[in-house]
Amino acid sequence: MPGGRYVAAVTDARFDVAAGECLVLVGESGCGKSVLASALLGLLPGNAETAGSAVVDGTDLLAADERTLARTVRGRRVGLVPQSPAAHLTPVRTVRAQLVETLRELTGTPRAKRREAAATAAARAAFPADHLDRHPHELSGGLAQRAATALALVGDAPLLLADEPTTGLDRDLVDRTAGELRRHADEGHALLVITHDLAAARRIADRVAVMYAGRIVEIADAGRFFDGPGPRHPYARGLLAALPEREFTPIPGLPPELGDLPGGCAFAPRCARAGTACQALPHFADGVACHHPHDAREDDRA
Ligand SMILES: Nc1ncnc2c1ncn2[C@@H]1O[C@H](COP(=O)(O)OP(=O)(O)OP(=O)(O)O)[C@@H](O)[C@H]1O
Ligand code: NI
Repeated sequence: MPGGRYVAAVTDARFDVAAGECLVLVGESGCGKSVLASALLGLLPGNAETAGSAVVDGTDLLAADERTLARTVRGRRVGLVPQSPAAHLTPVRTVRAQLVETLRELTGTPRAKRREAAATAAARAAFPADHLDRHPHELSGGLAQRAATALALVGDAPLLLADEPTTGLDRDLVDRTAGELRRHADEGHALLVITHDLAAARRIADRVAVMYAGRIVEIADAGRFFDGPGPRHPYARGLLAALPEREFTPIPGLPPELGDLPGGCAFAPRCARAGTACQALPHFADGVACHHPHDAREDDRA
């Protein structure tokens, strides 16, 4: 950070995603979701530090050098639908040209078949065929999003990271994109989806990971999270209770600055259940990092 400030944007993130499974990562803006995705692809700025390991198909993404990442990881082992697609598209080339180029780089599609394959890839992401010859600046945000999704699907990578893949889309397209991502998982790919949209999360998730202030505070089975007894972490319960179709009650207060975290549980200042135990950092155990999680069987919704 400028001025030598140090921010721990993501700490102790531990999770796995199996082939054929969709893990959805949720949490308020600024909690570290995109930093986590960028770290997996070696896309953090040069002054960022990472520690630990992230293994896909036997390659540790955090230990890999730039050459390995560029040649064997990005697009091939890990596909990315970036949060700001416009910034990741090449401005001077049409969507079709970028799809054809990516097909050439990542697949064995023979030259004569690439045009057709580009159209197929576009259709999978609901990108309209009559816009294929446009340049990125001629696309709306939603279309740029779909172009980026089409590009991310081309390499058929075993792990797909989708960072806010439905932002800027109207409800119809949200449903369509969610359906396509779910199908991608059902075909045997591992899928990590980052989203604010809990309704979309409910449609596609097998499991839900909840992030708060740079830490994963709960990982739960999606059925239990959305429809069963509900999440166990008070923050996760608060996220659900804030939904218009539920209590529509926002969580009081604001998330902390990551550069200025309180000691102990970072959620304690906003938590109705907080007590003296919360002055110590809760360890992640049995799917939750909280000193007084809701019981899985308890049905009070406080
Ligand atoms: N390039 C950067 N330089 C310095 N700090 C950064 C940088 N990128 C992110 N951060 C810090 O990391 C934190 C997490 O950012 P991140 O983009 O991962 O949040 P997010 O959870 O993806 O939010 P959103 O939902 O708004 O996309 C930010 O609050 C900021 O403090
Ligand atoms: Ni983000």
